[in-house]
This record gives sequence, C-alpha cells and structure tokens, in this order.
Amino acid sequence: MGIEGKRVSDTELPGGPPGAWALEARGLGKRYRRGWALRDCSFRLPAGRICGLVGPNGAGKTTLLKLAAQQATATEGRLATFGVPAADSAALPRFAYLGQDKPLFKRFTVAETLRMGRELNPRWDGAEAERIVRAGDIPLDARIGTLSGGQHTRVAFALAFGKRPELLLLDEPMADLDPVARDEMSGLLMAEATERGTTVLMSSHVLTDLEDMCDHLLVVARGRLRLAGDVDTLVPAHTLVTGLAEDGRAPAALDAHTVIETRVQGRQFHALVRPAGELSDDWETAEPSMEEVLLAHLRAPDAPALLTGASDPDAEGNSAA
Ligand SMILES: Nc1ncnc2c1ncn2[C@@H]1O[C@H](COP(=O)(O)OP(=O)(O)OP(=O)(O)O)[C@@H](O)[C@H]1O
Repeated sequence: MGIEGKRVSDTELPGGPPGAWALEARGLGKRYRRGWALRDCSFRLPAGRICGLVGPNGAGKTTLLKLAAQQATATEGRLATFGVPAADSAALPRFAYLGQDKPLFKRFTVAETLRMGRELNPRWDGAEAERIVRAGDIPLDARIGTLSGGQHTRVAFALAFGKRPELLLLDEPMADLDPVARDEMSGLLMAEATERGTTVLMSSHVLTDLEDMCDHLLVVARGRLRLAGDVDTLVPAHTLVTGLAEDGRAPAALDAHTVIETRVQGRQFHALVRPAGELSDDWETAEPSMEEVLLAHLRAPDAPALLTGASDPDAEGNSAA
C-alpha cells in the first residue's frame, strides 16, 4: 500500500510460512458503484491473534470482513485465508462469519437451527453450541423469529462457535448484547483464542471492549489501512507530548516527528506523535493508552499509516509470500 509513514521493524514474528497468516491481503480493493469502499490494502494478520478492526462509519470494515467471508468479491488485489485464496471453496470450512444482521431462519426453532449447524459442518461441536444457548436461558423449542435481539445474537454466536473455525470473522458482534452477555461472549472469544489458537477478527466501535480483548489491531479510514500490528508494538510507537504552546500553536520542533494530532488549550499544547528520535526535554511525555491512540487516529483519518512487524508484507525481510 502507499504507506508514507515509518515502519517499526519486527521484533517477534518471523516471515513465516503462508499458513502462519490467518489473513494476508496484497493490494486488496473493493469498488461499489458509488466508489471505492476499500483500496490498496496490504497487511498480514498472524494466526492466533484477537484482532480489533476499528474505523469511523463507512471506513470499509464490513467490506473487509465480507471479502474474507466470501460475501463479496474483490475488485483488485489478493486476499488469502491461511494461505488459501479467500474466495476458494477450500477456505470455507476454516472460518465462521457473524455479520451485522446475523441472518438465521426465523421459522426454525433453536434446536432445528443447531441441527442445521451439525449437518452443514463436519467439525461441529454440538455440546459447545448447546451450552452457549442454554447459558442464555433460551428454550430450544423457541422459534428464532420470537427471540429478542440479544437472544438472536447468542444463537448466532452458538452457530459460529459450534463450527470450530480457525478464523472467526465478527462484525460488531456485541452491539445488542446486555452487559452480562457481553462479558460472557468476550470471555468465550478469549478462551477460544488461547485454548484452540482460533484467530478472531472483530469490528467494534466500543474501544473499551477492544482494549480488554484485543492483542492486535487493524485500523481503516476512508477505505485505506491506517494501522496494523500487535497492540504491544503499535501503542508504544506513540507518545503523548505536553508543553508550552508558541504563539497559540504547537511548537515547530514537533514537526521533526510524525504528528498524529495536536490540540492547544490555554498556553499548553497536547499532541500524540510517533517520535523520530529524541523528544525535547522541555516537553512532558507519557505513553498513551490503546484508547488514546485509537481515538487520535479516528479523529485524524489522514495521519500517516503505520504497519508494525510482520503485519507489513512489503517490509524488508517480510516478503516471503
Ligand atoms: N453493497 C454496497 N453497495 C454500494 N456501496 C456500498 C455497499 N456496501 C458498502 N458500501 C459503501 O462502502 C463504504 C464502506 O462501507 P462499509 O460497510 O464497509 O463501512 P464500515 O466501516 O463497516 O461502516 P460502519 O462502521 O458504519 O458499519 C461506504 O461508503 C458504503 O456506503
């Protein structure tokens, strides 16, 4: 992708065989009649990560998930799931997709829905699917059309988990769950990832959920990838800087660094930067939280992109595939 920002060199991940990447995109783009929903998107998502997919409304998150889930076809570029082209039928048993609308047959009962899951999926884990449904006190003989929004979501989760996928693609999965169900589902997701090595790619606007759960991030804005990498390399690549403003503006010396966002309040400026060397001793510095980094990038969608470590397929030493 046309990255003008700097890249942080890899510290942990090797180039790895193609299967090491749950997803690998190269120059991926999707154009609808109104224009490009996603463009020039290149990244790798290492297997086993819980990845938050973040971006403003209309950024291209659902489009990316749909391309990975065979719900849409790419206009340009390539996307692979565990080294298999994402549009290939061989990729089908390896992922489960929970879209925003979570379509289920309204006339089916919950039991019939789970039975359908068993018949369609060779690796079906009926005990797990039923456990998830029962934990929400949902009667197995209830028709899907009579369930509340949150109950409907729980059954959709049960279907997705029951499939025992290697990659879970979730589009704002928690949106209509109550706080207890949210907590339970996020616990399930984390258990899946740690116990089975399941990779999760999950879009959400709830930054606190992402901060609690995710160890990896993809940030998109205006159809372009803005951030990709492990939280513990992406977040420390940024610094919060506070100091005295000069003539009501952030000091010119700040321009030596990659400035994501600046604000002036009274006599002081506050900035989030990616330091390109030593920061002035005149300024106070602090490590930002993940939420602070994400909010700054959401407010500044045109900030230079950053892909850390093995996330960047075009970085030196990462171009094995
Ligand atoms: N089927 C479609 N036909 C035409 N345009 C579409 C279609 N689906 C998405 N788009 C457009 O593509 C762009 C990206 O949409 P997408 O749904 O991927 O965004 P998003 O990041 O998931 O947004 P949100 O956070 O609001 O769910 C938007 O401008 C949207 O209007």
